[in-house]
Amino acid sequence: MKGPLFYSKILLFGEYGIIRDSKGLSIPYNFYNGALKGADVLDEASANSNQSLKRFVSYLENLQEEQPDLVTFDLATLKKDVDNGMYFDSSIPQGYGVGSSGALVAAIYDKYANNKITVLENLTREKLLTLKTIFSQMESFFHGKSSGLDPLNSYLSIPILINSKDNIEATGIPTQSFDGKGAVFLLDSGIVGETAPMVNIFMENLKDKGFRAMLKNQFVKYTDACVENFLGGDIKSLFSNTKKLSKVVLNNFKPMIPEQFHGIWQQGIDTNDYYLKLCGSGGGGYILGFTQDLEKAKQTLKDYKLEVVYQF
Ligand SMILES: Nc1ncnc2c1ncn2[C@@H]1O[C@H](COP(=O)(O)OP(=O)(O)OP(=O)(O)O)[C@@H](O)[C@H]1O
Ligand SMILES: C[C@@](O)(CCO)CC(=O)[O-]
Repeated sequence: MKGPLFYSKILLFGEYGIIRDSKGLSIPYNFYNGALKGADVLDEASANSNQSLKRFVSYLENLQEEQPDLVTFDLATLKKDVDNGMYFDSSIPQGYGVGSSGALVAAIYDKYANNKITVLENLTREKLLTLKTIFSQMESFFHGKSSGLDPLNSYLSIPILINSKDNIEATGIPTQSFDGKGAVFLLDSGIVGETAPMVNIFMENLKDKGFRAMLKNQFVKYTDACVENFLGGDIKSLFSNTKKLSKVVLNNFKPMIPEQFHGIWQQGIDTNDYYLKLCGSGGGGYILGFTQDLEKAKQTLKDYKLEVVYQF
């Protein structure tokens, strides 16, 4: 047996801000994917995945007992499949900010949830919020508090615009221009990050009045502007605001940027060859880059692995 594919995602803008009601924009990233698969004999990676699924099943059992009105699953079949060696066969790197646990949650919901909301029906704002709430509860198993956005993105396979916490919508993004020079790229930090400790640092920082003011007057302001510029196709303003965002992040989110990247982060701002920002919670995994001249950025960053995810 092999189930349908579920894709990774990229939160282009909105990391941390969406916890404080900024806008956010999340797009599917089809380069990586995963699917539930059955096997009689498991190699080490699939055996690990199978063990992880076993623990997840116990969690879902609890969840369903505690919140039967939220979601229920065909637990008998799910348990039988996991006992028979089912695992999540996935190329999505873990702890890289591209939603490996989100894709897994989406795949389990798709296959085992009772009365599920399907992608084929008319997805009203209400249904989207219900799905997000279910996914948030399911994904919390993997990294503490989850907004549910990653699984939602993976499940629907369409860009999602977050206007505020309770106001999300499916959206379209401007079509890519493959002969353009501008690009959004991922830069591999080579370090595995962890979401929960980074979010804890952020929550701790929020106790500081100065940090809250910076967040509101700069970080959220530039994040919101970037989302609007990106969706509106205003590339000139987009780069201007991404530069401001890049600076604010370097000055105020240092723990989320691995130390050895502080130098090239600043270099991008100084040369205007590219601007770096966090990809998800940071602390390792991928770093997101924006450039108006991909060849130039590649040249300056020749010691690093870049993956292009969108072209202007
Ligand atoms: N193929 C898989 N099989 C089983 N469990 C998996 C698989 N892929 C991911 N997971 C689970 O998801 C966890 C990683 O989720 P985590 O939320 O920490 O990172 P992420 O989803 O890759 O990144 P982010 O949430 O920042 O986008 C793993 O520790 C594991 O429990
Ligand atoms: C850091 C964060 O804002 C995004 C992580 O992808 C956490 C969240 O909103 O779930």
